[in-house]
This record gives sequence, structure tokens and C-alpha cells, in this order.
Amino acid sequence: MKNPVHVAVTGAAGQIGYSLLVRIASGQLLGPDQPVILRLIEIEPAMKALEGVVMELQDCAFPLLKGIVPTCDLNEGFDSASWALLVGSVPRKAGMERKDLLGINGKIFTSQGKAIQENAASDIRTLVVGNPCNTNCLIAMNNAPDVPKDRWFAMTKLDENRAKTQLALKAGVDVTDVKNLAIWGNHSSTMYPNYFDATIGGKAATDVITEEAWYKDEFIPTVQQRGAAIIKARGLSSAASAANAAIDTVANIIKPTAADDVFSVGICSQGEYGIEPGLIYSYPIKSDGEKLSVVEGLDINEFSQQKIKETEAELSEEKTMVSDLL
Ligand SMILES: NC(=O)C1=CN([C@@H]2O[C@H](COP(=O)(O)OP(=O)(O)OC[C@H]3O[C@@H](n4cnc5c(N)ncnc54)[C@H](O)[C@@H]3O)[C@@H](O)[C@H]2O)C=CC1
Ligand SMILES: O=C([O-])CC(=O)C(=O)O
Repeated sequence: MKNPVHVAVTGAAGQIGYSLLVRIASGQLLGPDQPVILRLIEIEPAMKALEGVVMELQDCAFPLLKGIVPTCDLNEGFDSASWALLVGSVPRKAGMERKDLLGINGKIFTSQGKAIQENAASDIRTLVVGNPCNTNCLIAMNNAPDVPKDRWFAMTKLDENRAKTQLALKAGVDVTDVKNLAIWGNHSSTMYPNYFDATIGGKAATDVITEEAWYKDEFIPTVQQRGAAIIKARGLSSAASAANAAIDTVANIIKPTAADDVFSVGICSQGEYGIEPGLIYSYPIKSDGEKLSVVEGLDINEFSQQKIKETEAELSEEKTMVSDLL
């Protein structure tokens, strides 16, 4: 039996938390032979609701769940954590852009970054889900300067999953036939799902779906606006699909990527493709099971170049908005 891994989750009593925790505790995050200890972090007013979540986790009798630590103390919450999933933050309402949340949510990530640096295990890796996730991740990372910069991630996997499904529906194929589709840039309405490198059944997506107008007028806006469409329909932002994408992201990071595929996650840019170093920017990524690398040498056409710069400009603007938190 392996030693349990401590997984810290903030916002544990929220909607995403409700879908996410059972999946972690049942072995879907780190594998069917990896015991876990859940460190559930909430703010004081949500501790009562968290008690209920803890009771439900206990009532699942998950064989891999070796402990639950519910807390509103960040030091206790991140103690010994090897993974931190930063979900806790306020979701947007209809009519808002995600960056409108920076004023409310940004400061949450300063104290969390500090507490991660001070308390987490030496192999800590952090995935930020709470919006605007790229810039919140930037804030946390900058408040934990001793944690290597390649251990910080912002979630764009949900956008990738959305994009893959839209291509599959249009082409009339199974979603597993769609590969190599990466989200570039910010998890926001400027994100760029770069369909030029995507494949469908092993062929270039643009040879299978040949209508250029469909990509520009339907595909890109649908992916960019999917979060808003869900808020409009449900009155609440996506939760089950967001939790699913968090599970997928960690799996993508810790398992080697298939030769014919890539995945999307926001990482600390080192200037790849001319992007400002230090921004948390989503790229096409491959994992060897240990380390991630940006897929280099892709041919970026004029249209893509404009899109990847547009989303970079928004991230630079968000960085300026939070300069006092960095
Ligand atoms: N990156 C992505 O693809 C996605 C990101 N999101 C974002 O995830 C975040 C959470 O969404 P939901 O679970 O639906 O929201 P929710 O409102 O249902 O739950 C958020 C939870 O976070 C807690 N919280 C607030 N401040 C906290 C703090 N300082 N420390 C710890 N916990 C704190 C709240 O008490 C609440 O229980 C939102 O910012 C949302 O916009 C949502 C979907 C997808
Ligand atoms: O749209 C939102 O505010 C929630 C979110 O990030 C998403 O569903 O992609």
C-alpha cells in the first residue's frame, strides 16, 4: 500500500467541490492504488456546510480515503499537501466577464500562495480553478517565490473539452477521434482554440470540416462563450464539467501524453511563441509523466498569430490590474 498523498481543495463546500471531492476520494485524481488524505479549506461562514460534505464523504466509505481535514486555517489546510486545487472564490454572474472578479477574488490568492509556500510538501503542485484562473494563479505563484514556477497551473482543460466536443458534433464523429486541440492564452472570452493543429480521425480538422466560416463564426465564439451560456441556462456557472476538467488536468500532468495528442493548461510562460515571460498562458502541452513541455515549432498562421497576441494582451492587462498583489 502506497503512503497517502495529501490533496488540499479550497472552496470545498461549493458547487465544484461537491462534484470534485467524491472523484478525488474514489481514486479518479491520482489513480486506483493511491490513498489520499483530503484537506478541505473553506471560509468560516461555510464551515457548517462543509461539515455536511464531510459527512457525505464518510458515508461513501471510500477505501482510498485515509483522512479528512476540514479547516478554515490556511496553514493547516495546506500542511503536507502535494496537490493544491484552488477552487474557492466567487463565481461570476450573467453579464460579467471573468476578469470582473479580480477585485473580489485576487486577494484570496496572495495568502493562499504564502500558505502553500510555508506549509505544503516539497513536491507541491497547484492547479488554480477559481476565476479569473490565469491571473489568480499568477498572484499565488508570485506570493510563493520559493516554489518552482513549473509547479503552477491554471485550468483551461474545460475549454479544450468543450472545443473537442464541438468539433466531434460538427464532424459526426466520436469525441475520442478529435485530438491535438489546444486552447491558447487566457481562460476568458479571448481564449483561442487553435483548430489549425487539431486532428479528426488522424486527418487535419480543416480537411474534415472545410467550412472556414463555421470555425470563425460558430466554433470559436461557442467555445469562448460556453461558460456564459451555461450561466444563462442554469443560473449558476458550470460545476460538474469543471470538476471533471480538474480531474482530467491532473491526469494529463502526471501521465505521459500520447504521441498524437496534446493537452491544454495555463503555465508560467518562458516566452514561447513570443508571449511575455511570466504570464500564466495556456499552450499546447505534452507531459512525459514528470515534466511538461510546450509543443514548439508549430506553424502559426496570420489569423492564429493575431488571436494568440489578443489573449496575451488581455493577460498583460489583468497583470497590471493586480500589480499590487504580485
Ligand atoms: N477555470 C475554469 O474552467 C472554471 C472556473 N470556475 C470558477 O471556480 C470558482 C468556484 O466556482 P463554484 O464552486 O461554482 O462556486 P461556489 O460559490 O459554489 O463555491 C465557491 C466556494 O468557495 C468558498 N470560498 C470563497 N472564498 C474562499 C476562500 N478565501 N478560501 C476558501 N474557500 C473560499 C465559498 O465559501 C464557496 O463554498 C469560481 O471562481 C468559478 O468562476 C468555474 C468553472 C470553470
Ligand atoms: O464561465 C464561468 O464563469 C465559469 C467558467 O469559468 C466556465 O464555465 O468556463
